[in-house]
Amino acid sequence: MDAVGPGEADQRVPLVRITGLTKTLTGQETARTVLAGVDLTLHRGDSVAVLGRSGSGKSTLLSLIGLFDRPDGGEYLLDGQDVTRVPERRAAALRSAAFGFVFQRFFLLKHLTAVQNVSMALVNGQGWLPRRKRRAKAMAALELMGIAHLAGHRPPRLSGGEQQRVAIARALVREPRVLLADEPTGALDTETGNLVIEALRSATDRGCGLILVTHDHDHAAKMNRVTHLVDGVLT
Ligand SMILES: Nc1ncnc2c1ncn2[C@@H]1O[C@H](COP(=O)(O)OP(=O)(O)OP(=O)(O)O)[C@@H](O)[C@H]1O
Repeated sequence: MDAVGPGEADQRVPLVRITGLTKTLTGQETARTVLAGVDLTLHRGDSVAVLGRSGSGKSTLLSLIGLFDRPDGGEYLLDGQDVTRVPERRAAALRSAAFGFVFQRFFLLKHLTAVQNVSMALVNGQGWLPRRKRRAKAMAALELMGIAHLAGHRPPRLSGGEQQRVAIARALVREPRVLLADEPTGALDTETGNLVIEALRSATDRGCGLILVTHDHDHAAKMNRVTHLVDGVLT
């Protein structure tokens, strides 16, 4: 297999290296070139904020980085591997092995406890893990998010910020190389949002790369780098 596990990774190779990425969206009345030559490099432990007005293409960019879609042009290297035109089967495997996703909505299963929601992410992963091991990993991820004491609570009993931290723990439990967060604080008040940003940032201490799409300039400023998506280009 050509998959590169975190242990074998060459530390000097960027996690993400994108050059001249272009994407024109069709399907609506008029086709729209949303990305017109995006360059972005993300290293291990690095964090980048992407700011941009509504409709500027931030989500489109994340969907290309997360391999939900492919670009029309340019080049995308993931951990040194060319994934620009990767077939869907391989893309699906990489999505679950290499990426963690966090969205504005938490998408937690409300009849499961916090720790069960996080453990679920390990059920369909590569390699089978016994239940006890899954639970231990899930507890460690909740601990990292500072909410291990809420492990037995179901989402309806948790605040928005706590639910989002469960969702981040769920994204982290598979030890992704890159965490992609699309407006993760969009549904939260400022103070709770700050806690969530801090939790996301702490994930980079362990070598994970983080790309944060946000409208909040204060949250963006907490990342190592702040970029702006304007006229299809990242500056
Ligand atoms: N199928 C399509 N055909 C043509 N244009 C599209 C299509 N899908 C989306 N678009 C347009 O592409 C642009 C980029 O959308 P995208 O969701 O990536 O922006 P965004 O920066 O994430 O916006 P927001 O901050 O509001 O979430 C938008 O103007 C959208 O209307």
